[in-house]
Amino acid sequence: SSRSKEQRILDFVLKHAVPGDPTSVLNAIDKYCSQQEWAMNVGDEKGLILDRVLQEASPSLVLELGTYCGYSAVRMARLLKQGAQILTVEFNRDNADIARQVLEFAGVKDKVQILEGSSEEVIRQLQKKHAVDTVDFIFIDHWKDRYLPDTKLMEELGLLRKGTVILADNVIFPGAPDFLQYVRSSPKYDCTYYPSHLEYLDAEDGLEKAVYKG
Ligand SMILES: CCCNc1ncnc2c1ncn2[C@@H]1O[C@H](/C=C/CNC(=O)c2cc(-c3ccc(F)cc3)cc(O)c2O)[C@@H](O)[C@H]1O
Ligand SMILES: [Mg+2]
Repeated sequence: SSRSKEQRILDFVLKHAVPGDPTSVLNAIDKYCSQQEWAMNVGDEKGLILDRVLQEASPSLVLELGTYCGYSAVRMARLLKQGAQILTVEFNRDNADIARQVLEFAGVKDKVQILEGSSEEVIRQLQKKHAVDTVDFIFIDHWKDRYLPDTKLMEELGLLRKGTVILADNVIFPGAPDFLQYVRSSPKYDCTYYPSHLEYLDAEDGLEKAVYKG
């Protein structure tokens, strides 16, 4: 059977990156996706913004919605402080399998747990099944029409605490207009927009940071 684009990305990482070196894995994926086949990784330009916002938050527990091939999970895991953890949610089995191999090759698998399932299901299970109290940092990068319902669900379940940082990819392209309108108009969030460009292209895109005020 023919290999998928995601399997070709993994093949390129296994061939061109250095085992145990997360930066070399990021560079390999960025090289492949900018020169051979475009893919929806957050990429190096928006990735630098993610790096800075994550380091400033210095989280103990990170939740990611939409693992895809694991690029942003590797990106965040390489910057975590000792003992911190990432829970990343992915409902496509094939993508989860690719991400597992990417994370293992990068040497960060002990910092990252891939939770297979839909974000709504997994979010509802975090407190009871995964012993989560509140989350410190959330990177949202899954289907764009799910940003708002999942954010509201996390509010309702008490998963956000004063100072929890939500960072959302693609708020311009493809866009998450209802999410943007909600967090920017809600008294519960302090919002900052970080202008950038769509991964590997010149189109405008950006990240929105929404800090929960408790
Ligand atoms: C029930 C659905 C919502 N819940 C979910 N729960 C768990 N995993 C979910 C998920 N939704 C999506 N996923 C997974 O996240 C990934 C999907 C991400 C969606 N991202 C995009 O559509 C996207 C799309 C673009 C894009 C930009 C320009 C363009 F021309 C075409 C596409 C750029 C990006 O940076 C993107 O992030 C997949 O691995 C999918 O299986
Ligand atoms: Mg994205």
